[in-house]
Amino acid sequence: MRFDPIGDCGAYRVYPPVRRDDRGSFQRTWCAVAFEEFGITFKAVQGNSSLTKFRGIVRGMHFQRAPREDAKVIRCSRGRIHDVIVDLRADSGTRGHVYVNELDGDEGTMLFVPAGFAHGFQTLSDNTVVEYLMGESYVPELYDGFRYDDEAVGISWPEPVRGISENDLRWSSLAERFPWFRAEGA
Ligand SMILES: Cc1cn([C@H]2C[C@H](O)[C@@H](COP(=O)(O)OP(=O)(O)O[C@H]3O[C@@H](C)C(=O)[C@@H](O)[C@H]3O)O2)c(=O)[nH]c1=O
Repeated sequence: MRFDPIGDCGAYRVYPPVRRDDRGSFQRTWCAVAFEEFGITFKAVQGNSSLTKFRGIVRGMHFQRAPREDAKVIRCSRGRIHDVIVDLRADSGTRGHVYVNELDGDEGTMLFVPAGFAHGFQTLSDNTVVEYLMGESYVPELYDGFRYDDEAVGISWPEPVRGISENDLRWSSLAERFPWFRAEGA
């Protein structure tokens, strides 16, 4: 497994080797030893999967609040996504920074995202499946987010936003909860 740093924020693009033969392919999608040897401490406690039926849909931006911030390993297993993470850690040298990555189900590239980031994505294909390993259990009372078009962050999405959930339209402004965001912007 190869780990390429995403900036210097502690997130990585992870490339599990794909073994191909006449039948198709084989890929390891999680390897505790490889992560440990590389120096990433991550213990998966939950696995999630979502199917998004249409291209252009946005899910996010989501995070879980303290004291149960969640690290994630994210993989697109069918279709393609434009993935966005935002560093929300107040004490981070890269706080407020936005990082984008394209993930393609044919390549199987994954992302490791440390605790304290917000995450969202836009689908670039119909019938897209995204799978996550989560470092924290889901705690509904701490589940939080901000709008995909929050002006304090200024995320630019590659395609017109064709759909988004009612919940994702209801998030309050990020700067209300993270005052340093208002001052610094993204
Ligand atoms: C995240 C989550 C949701 N749910 C429930 C809540 C709701 O009824 C239903 C769908 O939830 P959502 O609309 O939040 O699903 P979704 O928008 O796909 O949420 C996901 O978005 C991406 C961007 C992430 O980073 C993920 O961690 C997760 O937050 O599933 C769980 O039961 N367990 C969970 O762990």
